[in-house]
Amino acid sequence: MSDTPRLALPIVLVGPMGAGKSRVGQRLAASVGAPFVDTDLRIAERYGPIEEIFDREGEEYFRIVEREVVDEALREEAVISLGGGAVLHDDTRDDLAGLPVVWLQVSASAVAPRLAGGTRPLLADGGIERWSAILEARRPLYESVADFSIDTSRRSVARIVDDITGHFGGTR
Ligand SMILES: Nc1ncnc2c1ncn2[C@@H]1O[C@H](COP(=O)(O)OP(=O)(O)OP(=O)(O)O)[C@@H](O)[C@H]1O
Ligand SMILES: O=C(O)C1=C[C@@H](O)[C@@H](O)[C@H](O)C1
Ligand SMILES: [Mg+2]
Repeated sequence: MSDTPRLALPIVLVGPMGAGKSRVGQRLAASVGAPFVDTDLRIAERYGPIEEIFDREGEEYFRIVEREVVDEALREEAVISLGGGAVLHDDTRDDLAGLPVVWLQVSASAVAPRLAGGTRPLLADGGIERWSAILEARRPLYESVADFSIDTSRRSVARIVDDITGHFGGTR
């Protein structure tokens, strides 16, 4: 018998840009020996860089493509990090109602340095004020899908992974 944490899969990470969904998701998957799916990466592999999709086709088209990829990913036995705006889609929120969902939270002051130098299209014209406005608009959506939330502002990725396995997991 080992003490590898065990999780019911899929398990889904949601939250605003820079909350750590990709970093934490990758580490969580490695820690439980599960595949990792980052829906933003899957979109980029299939359709090209996200900022180019926004530039060429606009946000509405991006959300259609994102929904397709999210629909597919949520059927996989994996740790799944969703894009920050995936919860905008009604069908995605319906799907999440039956799954374990972790909401990674972060304060504006803690996220600001994490976002520096990024290419996130929705922050191209607004920086941290825009990030805060987007979060406030989406807060009720994150709240409605989440089973568990963690403030990542002053918490290491390793601690966050332990929080998640402690809350949802057993050991094997
Ligand atoms: N708990 C943490 N403490 C400090 N830095 C962190 C933490 N989690 C993530 N980071 C850093 O913050 C940045 C953003 O993290 P990450 O890309 O995982 O966010 P995200 O939620 O996936 O964002 P997006 O929605 O834009 O994809 C990265 O540089 C990452 O290394
Ligand atoms: O919050 C958002 O709407 C986004 C977050 C990123 O993960 C990407 O999915 C994209 O940049 C849009
Ligand atoms: Mg990410």
